[in-house]
Order: sequence, then structure tokens, then C-alpha cells
Amino acid sequence: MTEKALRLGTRRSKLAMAQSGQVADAVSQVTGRPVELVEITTYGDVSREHLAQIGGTGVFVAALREALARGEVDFAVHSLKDLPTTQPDELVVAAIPVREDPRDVIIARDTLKLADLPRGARIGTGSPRRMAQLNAYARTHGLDFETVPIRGNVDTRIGYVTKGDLDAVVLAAAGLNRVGRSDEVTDFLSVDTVLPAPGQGALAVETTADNAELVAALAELDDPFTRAAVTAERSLLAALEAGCSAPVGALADLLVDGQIVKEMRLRGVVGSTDGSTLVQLSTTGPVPETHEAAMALGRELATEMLAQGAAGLMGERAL
Ligand SMILES: NCc1[nH]cc(CCC(=O)O)c1CC(=O)O
Repeated sequence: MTEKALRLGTRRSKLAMAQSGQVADAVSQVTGRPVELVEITTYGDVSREHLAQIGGTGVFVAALREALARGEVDFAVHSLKDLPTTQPDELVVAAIPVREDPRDVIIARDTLKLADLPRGARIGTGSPRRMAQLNAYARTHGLDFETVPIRGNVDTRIGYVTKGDLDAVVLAAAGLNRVGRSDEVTDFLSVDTVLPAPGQGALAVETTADNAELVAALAELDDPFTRAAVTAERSLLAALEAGCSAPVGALADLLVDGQIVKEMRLRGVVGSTDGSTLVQLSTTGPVPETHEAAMALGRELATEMLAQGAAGLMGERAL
């Protein structure tokens, strides 16, 4: 007997197709049903140059959510770091699978590492979070590189280096892993140097709240530790009243003693894009066992960061 295929709404970019394909296979496994990819073309895909004006990466998420709400697809996969912190009532994040490598990386000419970039080197990144932390690193390590605003998909960004326009570009390790290009990485940036975006490396599998059977099936793909970590990170972002393009980094991880999980640590950073000011703090607490406990961890750190002047660093906006 062949069961009706589940429809997975996806953007058609290489990265979106790769992560949707991987989740499609996993969903097929747990449901025993075939999964069909349904490509959703968004205004952002057609008109890249107007992406900033029409609201950044949020437009991609919005188009997939509209397709879900209209019943054109059964579920969708988002990069968690591109997902707004507000959750529509009619939709539910049914699964957050195990997170990939959360780190940022550089791809530089001549296999250079960050610390080896020559004076005056130009590093491409459109992210205020990456600019702030890289420029702060340069200031504190006597380096003299410059961050240059760029945007575009993974291929476009790597192209700036291979064509010789820039010395290096910054990308997320997870995205490169998913499209099979991690062998081009020349330096994995320590999270002590560049704290990743809240939710970076994690995916969100979203469906309609009224589809109880599918919600339950998708929940089998959920990783509770990843969910607790990204919930705390995104709670920090929300409590700072920052959006996905704000200069905010956050990463929660587990503190382990031998084999025993002791606590969850949440680190956060906000900075000015020139790197002259960074507010960098961390907090630890019991591993959150509920959504509310994970939210509380993020709010707690946000309160401390705001007390140290974080709000004044969040005015800057760019993609
Ligand atoms: N903002 C674009 C974006 N959204 C998700 C990823 C891939 C990494 C991830 O899934 O967290 C990327 C590319 C990048 O930042 O290099």
C-alpha cells in the first residue's frame, strides 16, 4: 500500500534544498511515508538587491509560513537563526533536531587563518554581529584587517575570495557542511572569538498546530538539549528586543563532568560594529527541563547585559 506523500515546503536555494532534503529523509524514516519537496519562490529569491528593504531573511520564513497556513504544504524547515522569536499561534515548531557545528568560519585566500591575515586584509561579512566581534578581536590582538559589508548566498560569498576581490569571507560552518563545502574552510573561529548567532547550526521543523498526528510524528526528530539551548539563546535575543540582524551572539552549551551533565551555560555578546565596545557575559544554571525554565535563563542574562549598557549597542541595523 502506498501512503499519500507529505508535502515539505522549501526555498529553492542550495542550502534550503540541502537541509530540506536531509529532514525529508528523516521524516520518511519515522512516518514510513514518502516526502515530496514543494518549492516556494519568494519575492526575496527573485529580487535579492531589495532584500534589505523588504525586511531581510524574514521574508523567506514568511512565505513558507503562508504556504503552511494556506494548506499548500504540510511542513517546512527553517534555519533557526533566521526564524523570528515570535511564534504564530496556528503554527508549531514540532522538532528541533540535533544541532550541527554552531561555529562561524572563514574561507581565506592561500589557506590563511584569521590571526595570519596581513595588514589591511579585507574580510567580507554582512553581519553586524560578525563585524563587531572580528573588529574587537583585531583591536585586542594588534591585527589590522577591515570588515567589508557583502551579502549573497554561499556560492556568491565564496566567490569574492576565489575571484580575488576579498582576502576572506565569514560563513557558518553548518551551512557549508550541509552543502558539502566544508573542505574549503581555512579557519574555524573559536566561539570565544566570535560567538555565533542565536540558534545557529540548528533547524526548526514547523507545521500547523491542528495537525496533531504530524506534530507527534515530527516530535521524534526533536533533540531536547538542542531545543533547551536554542530556546535560551532566542529568549536572550527577544529580551534584548533585538532582531535577527542585530549585533547579538548567543550560545548555550552543557557543562559536563565526566559523563554527567551538570549545568547549562549561556553566553551572550552585543557589540558596536567597529568593535570598540563589547558587552560579553555568561550565566550558568540547572539544565532547563521546561520551555519556561529555558526562557528564564535567557531573560536572566539579558537583564544583566542590559544593566551593562547592551541596549545602547543595538541601534545598528544591516543584513
Ligand atoms: N543568514 C543566512 C544563513 N542562515 C542559515 C545559514 C546556515 C547556518 C545555519 O543553519 O545556522 C546561513 C548562512 C551563513 O550564515 O553562513
